[in-house]
Amino acid sequence: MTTPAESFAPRRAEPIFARLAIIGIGLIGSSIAHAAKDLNLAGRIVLFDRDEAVRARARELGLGHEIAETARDAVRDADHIILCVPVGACGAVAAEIASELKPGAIMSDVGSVKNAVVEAVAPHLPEGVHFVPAHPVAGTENSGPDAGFPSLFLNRWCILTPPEGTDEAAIARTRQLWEGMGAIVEIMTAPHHDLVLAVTSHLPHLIAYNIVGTAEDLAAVTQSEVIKFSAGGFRDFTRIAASDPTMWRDVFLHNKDAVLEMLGRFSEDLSVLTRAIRYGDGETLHKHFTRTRAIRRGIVALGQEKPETEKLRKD
Ligand SMILES: NC(=O)c1ccc[n+]([C@@H]2O[C@H](COP(=O)([O-])OP(=O)(O)OC[C@H]3O[C@@H](n4cnc5c(N)ncnc54)[C@H](O)[C@@H]3O)[C@@H](O)[C@H]2O)c1
Ligand SMILES: O=C(O)C(=O)C[C@]1(C(=O)O)C=C[C@@H](O)C=C1
Repeated sequence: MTTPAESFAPRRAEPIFARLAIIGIGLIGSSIAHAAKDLNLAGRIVLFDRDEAVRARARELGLGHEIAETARDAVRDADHIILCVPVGACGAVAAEIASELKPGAIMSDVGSVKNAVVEAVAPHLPEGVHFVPAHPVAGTENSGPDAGFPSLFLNRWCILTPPEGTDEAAIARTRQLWEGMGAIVEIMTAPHHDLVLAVTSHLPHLIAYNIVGTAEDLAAVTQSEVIKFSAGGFRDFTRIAASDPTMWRDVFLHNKDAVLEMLGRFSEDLSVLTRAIRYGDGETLHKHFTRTRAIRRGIVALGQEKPETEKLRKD
């Protein structure tokens, strides 16, 4: 059981959108469906997923008001459309649904990478359709329609990256939707988003995937003791490394330049620490660890270390 959204956010008397379409019913799509329905953010919520088993499960779970049989049926007459599919699938879905989008509709997405999504989606959008890309910086290592819960976005950032010249009213209504789900909205350009997220989200995932793989490769040497004694730091890495393979393959393929730039810097900094260990330079190590401890404490003081969402989920 998840905590109903009404326990942490007010239910609206009037919905923001008459018809909301969600394409892709995984962790993010189903979380939006839960929150938007509980809080009356949309009069009618229609969902679609290309996987028939996912559509069947979404019906069983009672997600939204309707599960459509095609993406085109789902978006017909929608005021707000959110693509909740892997980043690499956004362009193809946009091409598929474009002819059904009505003038004045707002097209959005939740992709973890923004520039590539803007470039893949924008060319397909008909005149009169507004484009307001979004990225809720909130998630878990789980995927699929059962993984969603309504408080996922509570007190978490949602970054909007509207292309220059985007209709201000469309941006304001998209902001309203995310704020309605409890998120804190920030606006920035897509390239800036990709650079920032490369270091705060994408690189940590790559490191986790790598360290867990290395430990597994060493399993023969350590007689599986890495797994047996994985109570602390390593266990945290295994959670991150359990994240969806398709989603993360697409993130790295579509934010290549920013990730490679950050990986280069990371390797240089790692060389400094490697050198300090090799030459017994305790001062360098101590100074570095003191600085990073202060960073963690700053994040905790700001209340941004996975706050209420985790607690609410366990209810
Ligand atoms: N998981 C996270 O932590 C997180 C957080 C923020 C944003 N995101 C972004 O949200 C998006 C969705 O991630 P998720 O975690 O919900 O993934 P998920 O794997 O839980 O769900 C994705 C769903 O999309 C469906 N799908 C794939 N291609 C499709 C297509 N062409 N048409 C229709 N449906 C299609 C899949 O069948 C699946 O059910 C990704 O772009 C990801 O980058 C994820
Ligand atoms: O908490 C987690 O499991 C996450 O990895 C969530 C996380 C993140 O890196 O913070 C992962 C990818 C998204 O694009 C946004 C959020």
